[in-house]
Amino acid sequence: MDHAADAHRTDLMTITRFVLNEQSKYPESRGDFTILLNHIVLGCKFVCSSVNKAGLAKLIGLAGETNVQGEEQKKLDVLSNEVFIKALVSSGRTCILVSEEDEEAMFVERSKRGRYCVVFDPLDGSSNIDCGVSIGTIFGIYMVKDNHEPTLDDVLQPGKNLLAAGYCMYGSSCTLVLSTGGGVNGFTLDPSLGEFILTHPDIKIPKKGKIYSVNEGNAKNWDGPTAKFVEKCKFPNDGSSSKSLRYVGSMVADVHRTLLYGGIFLYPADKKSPNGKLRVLYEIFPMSFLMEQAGGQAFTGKQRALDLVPTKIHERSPIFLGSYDDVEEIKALYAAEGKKE
Ligand SMILES: O=P(O)(O)OC[C@H]1O[C@](O)(COP(=O)(O)O)[C@@H](O)[C@@H]1O
Ligand SMILES: [Mg+2]
Ligand SMILES: [Mg+2]
Repeated sequence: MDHAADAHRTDLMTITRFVLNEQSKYPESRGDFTILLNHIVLGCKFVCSSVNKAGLAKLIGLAGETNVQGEEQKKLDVLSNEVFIKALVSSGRTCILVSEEDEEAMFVERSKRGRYCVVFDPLDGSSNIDCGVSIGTIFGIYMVKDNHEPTLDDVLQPGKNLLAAGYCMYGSSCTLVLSTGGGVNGFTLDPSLGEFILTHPDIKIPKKGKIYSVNEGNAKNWDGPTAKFVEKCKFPNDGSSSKSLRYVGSMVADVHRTLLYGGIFLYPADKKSPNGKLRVLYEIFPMSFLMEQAGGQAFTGKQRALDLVPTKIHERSPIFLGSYDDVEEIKALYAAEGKKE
């Protein structure tokens, strides 16, 4: 019997112990990051439980309407935003919060303030809520380095400065994928224990994949390199097999599949939306950070996604992310287009 393998199989690693282990690598750390992460995990558990009950909640009152007890039912994206704001502020470790749901950044009041800035999309894939398809939460964490009064510049930082990033997918299981800069790890919620357990240690994305993921309904408005790339996915001219198309329409689900199975996810620019659709701070940066940490790449059509410096909190950008070789291909097509101009 292989005792080492057996020990590994039976070693139940909870997300709390995992983060504590990570933190112990930094002797100067005071446990602040672990506390912040615990509050994010709490927010994910809360939203997961609300998502699971969403269909049933409709029996007693539609979202946004009044239920039989005369209570207002909150829409899931509004509720998720409130849950995360509460969880993050009550951690006592945050100073600036940027949420997809709020027009302005929120500066935490001085008495509850810490050193971390959290950017987040509390409920991603909201068009999929009503049909029970996987949705999620995306987050990224920056740190205010000096003890200065926090300003918007503390969050308008390139993605490469992120300290940590992750997402939680509310799907057939509840899965939290996290990187603190030393690789990517996935944890699955055991609902009976209420604990996230390490189930996907050290995730590495395959170097090349067999799947492409894009909203092809926008094809008539794509630019040359995107159109050529997708055409090549379907009709390869180098002897390779054609790729399969998979598109959920929830970034979290599409990126999760890409991370585990390989391939490419793209939300490109088009004539109608020259900056694409997805938001830099709380959609593109966290997912690009995870992709690079897993050995993949993330590209905007012009540059490495994590080098972008956002000038406003809800800025958008085109994005191509996934397996290293697949992203190399789209980079080559944009480079060739650049030479023609
Ligand atoms: O419906 P489209 O245009 O394909 O857009 C899908 C994209 O929009 C999003 O739903 C936007 O996220 P929100 O639901 O947080 O607004 C992404 O999750 C997804 O990748
Ligand atoms: Mg989103
Ligand atoms: Mg959202």
